Amino acid sequence: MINPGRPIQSFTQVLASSRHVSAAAIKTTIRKYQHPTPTVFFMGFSACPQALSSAPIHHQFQFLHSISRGLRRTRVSNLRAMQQEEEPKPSGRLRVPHVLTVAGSDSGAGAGIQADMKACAARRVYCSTVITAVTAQNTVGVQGVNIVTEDFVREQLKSVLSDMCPDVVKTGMLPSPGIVKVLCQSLKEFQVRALVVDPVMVSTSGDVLAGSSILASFRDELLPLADIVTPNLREASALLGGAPLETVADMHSAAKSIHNIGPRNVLVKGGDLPSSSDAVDVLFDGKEFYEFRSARVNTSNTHGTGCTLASSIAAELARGSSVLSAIKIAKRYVESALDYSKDMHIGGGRQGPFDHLMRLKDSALNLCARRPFSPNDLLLYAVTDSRMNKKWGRSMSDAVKSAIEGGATIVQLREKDADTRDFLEAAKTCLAICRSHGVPLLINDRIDIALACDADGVHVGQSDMPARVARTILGPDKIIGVSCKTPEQAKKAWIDGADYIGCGGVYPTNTKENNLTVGLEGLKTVCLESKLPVVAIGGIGISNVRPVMELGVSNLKGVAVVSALFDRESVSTETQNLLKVIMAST
Ligand SMILES: Nc1ncnc2c1ncn2[C@@H]1O[C@H](COP(=O)(O)OP(=O)(O)OP(=O)(O)O)[C@@H](O)[C@H]1O
Ligand SMILES: Cc1ncc(CO)c(N)n1
Ligand SMILES: [Mg+2]
Repeated sequence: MINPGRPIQSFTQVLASSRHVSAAAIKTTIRKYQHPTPTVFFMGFSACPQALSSAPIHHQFQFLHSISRGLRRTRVSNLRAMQQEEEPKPSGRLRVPHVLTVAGSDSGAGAGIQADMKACAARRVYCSTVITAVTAQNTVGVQGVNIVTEDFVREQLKSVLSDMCPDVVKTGMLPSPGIVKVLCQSLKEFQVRALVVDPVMVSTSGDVLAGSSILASFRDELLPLADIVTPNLREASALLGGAPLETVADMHSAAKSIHNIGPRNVLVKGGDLPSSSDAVDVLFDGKEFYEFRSARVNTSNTHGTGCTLASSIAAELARGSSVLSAIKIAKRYVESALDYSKDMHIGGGRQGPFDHLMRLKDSALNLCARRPFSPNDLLLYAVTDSRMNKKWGRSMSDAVKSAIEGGATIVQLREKDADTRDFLEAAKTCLAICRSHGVPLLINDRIDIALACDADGVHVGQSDMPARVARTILGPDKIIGVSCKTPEQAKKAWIDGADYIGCGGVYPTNTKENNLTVGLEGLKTVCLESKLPVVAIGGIGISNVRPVMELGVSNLKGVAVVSALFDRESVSTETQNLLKVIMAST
């Protein structure tokens, strides 16, 4: 009857049928139940299943509790099988991968807890934290260390482990043998799928984060529990009694010797190997050696690479990767974050932090904050067209420049048949022009181009990327417009987080084939229902703009125009003239 390899659900059902208690009631009790379970119950009931149904109900709960922990005991090698066998999830709720980091705080936020959280966020894994020490630290060095008491480390561990069920625990700075002991006790009480140990001892600035008294605890208590340990050269040397490591061959033999201490895998990191032009790390898994090589990034912004590598390995393990592919992905991630951040400047010391999320330079390059979107920007909305530019022999950027000179208040690049590389280059040029005039630039449909040139936003049609997805990808500050012909589509655009809608075709047009004309009536209906500002589009020009602007609905903010500006000899003159009529009718 009892098979600890089966999901808890089955046990709940067994118990429910034998005790006439509802499965839901048992599950609720189990969830609330937080006391450590004496192993004796687990052992006793496993050995003698019959005892289960006759045992007092609170012992049965303890038993179930211990089994649910037992299920999580399985280590990395069983990770995949475990994931397939997981408990059925309550409908609509997703269990996300979760790493618990047990480490020190770095006030400069390049290493320690802060690096772990950023790395996990970048790798899309939830990260909880148990803080072992608070350091006063910057790019110059470590100015102070305040160690958290053993009792309070234990309390943090219990809070997280008893409730939030992290998949993987990653350790960083463990400043005292007492804290290592507390951690090992907690890990025995609350089992997790994998343990990643970064045996932090000395910061790159040379400051001691855990003294040599820690070595015995690492060797005797923590490393034997580890699925992978990730010493740098100095730490590997310290673990082995001080022999210097100077070559890749030395790293191989160190990995093998550390493996004898008890961890399942040893990754000796060679970030600080002076003789190597590559960044080489060496793994020994008890049988084979593996070398992970990448080009060495020429930068001094490497503070926290070790913490980041270890927490990204933990993140990949939590997502179900094997150890080998976890290391491969983690190393590639560190390399690309270093490369992205190589010319960043934070702090005056020797070793700066890097940007885990690879987004900071976007803000640095746009030093003057961009003005937020205003519905009034929609007044005269110029939409480019590659065929018209070709016909008149204009480049995209010349067309945009002339429209802005004529008074266009917002620009959209709608390039249906440009090559991606040419389009990106042209978009960058157009963006520089728009920025210098304070005019927002949007890209039609191509989210990738908008991201690559950091445009102000995108405009999407009903068969393009859904606005909700575009919003997730582009973030809260970009402008998103959606083409809508009906009140239902307008409502959906609002729910999806768009900023405005484009409604049309108002008049028949040749720019868009097979485009349904909604007419002025259709436009008015959509405007009255829309919670978003509206720009009218489709066949609008100097001769027919007045009835649109005089429709009398307050959220109709302007007109979007293609041919009336760009299928003309002088784009700037046409824009100027159209703007005059628009102004006269508002
Ligand atoms: N300049 C670099 N270019 C590319 N990869 C690097 C560079 N420096 C370090 N790495 C990689 O970063 C990871 C961390 O290695 P490193 O030896 O620097 O750890 P560490 O000394 O523990 O780091 P820290 O103490 O600064 O947090 C390894 O995968 C290493 O190969
Ligand atoms: C808190 C903390 N942990 C780890 C390191 C190692 O980089 C550091 N410098 N600071
Ligand atoms: Mg380190």
